[in-house]
Amino acid sequence: MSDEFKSFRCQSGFSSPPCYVAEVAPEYFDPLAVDPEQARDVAHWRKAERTRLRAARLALSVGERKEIGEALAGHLRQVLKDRFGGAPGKVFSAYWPIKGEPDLRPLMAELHQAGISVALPLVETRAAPLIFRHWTPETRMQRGDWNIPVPPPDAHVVTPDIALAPLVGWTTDGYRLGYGGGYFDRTLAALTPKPFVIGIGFQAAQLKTIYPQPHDIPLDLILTENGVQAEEKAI
Ligand SMILES: Nc1nc2c(c(=O)[nH]1)N(C=O)[C@@H](CNc1ccc(C(=O)N[C@@H](CCC(=O)O)C(=O)O)cc1)CN2
Ligand SMILES: Nc1ncnc2c1ncn2[C@@H]1O[C@H](COP(=O)(O)OP(=O)(O)OP(=O)(O)O)[C@@H](O)[C@H]1O
Repeated sequence: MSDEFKSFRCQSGFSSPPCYVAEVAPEYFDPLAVDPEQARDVAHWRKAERTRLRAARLALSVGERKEIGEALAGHLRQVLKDRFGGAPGKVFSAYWPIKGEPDLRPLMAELHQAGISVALPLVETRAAPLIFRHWTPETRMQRGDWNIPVPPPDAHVVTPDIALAPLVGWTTDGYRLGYGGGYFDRTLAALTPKPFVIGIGFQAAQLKTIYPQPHDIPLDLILTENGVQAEEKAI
């Protein structure tokens, strides 16, 4: 670890619990509450890590990625069974895979068949919380923001009970590194009640820390191809 980050960790007292200020009052989110120099260093470090981790997962073969996707689907099926009784009638938000993310679309179809209401996230307004629209295997997808396929505008807007968050990187204390738009954090800060959020990532994308910032909200559970890697103590 660089000296820069050692001193950052000392100054910010990382043994203290994560700060939930953005979750409590998103309208009072104040980026200036963080030392701007430290915030800039962290943003810089995160950018480099995103580049490294995205390149690493794109280097996996199609076969390896398929195997990992199937293992993740198995773990997720088990989590839904153990913690939500299979989740019938629940709204479950998944994601449409992009940029080498694990492909859980076969599981989405299976959950739909099992009576779970499947939804997908979309960026309707830049720098605002995500919205979620209902998806079925018959949904004709359109290109949304960032070219991500999304359900059309006539698909119902729903509020997820359980939401998947694809991970670029992750830590065993449940923190997520995403693509850098801050969308999931904004969404979780705005949603009440907060859905049960399950991070989905590659084992190899584990990080020691993401240098949590006031806006970072830890996830409830993190799954990789090796199974559960992090879970909220309170569950
Ligand atoms: N498959 C999938 N769908 C998803 C997500 C995801 O992570 N995976 N999202 C999860 O949130 C939302 C989209 N997230 C986005 C995150 C960043 C940017 C974006 O514009 N990125 C800029 C950099 C932004 C910055 O650094 O300030 C870019 O890369 O050019 C767009 C969408 C909703 N749908
Ligand atoms: N609750 C919030 N309110 C306002 N801005 C926020 C909030 N959460 C995050 N942001 C902004 O988003 C920026 C990017 O956040 P971060 O580095 O955590 O992205 P990420 O979680 O990797 O991205 P994504 O969730 O889109 O995949 C932050 O620098 C911050 O300015």
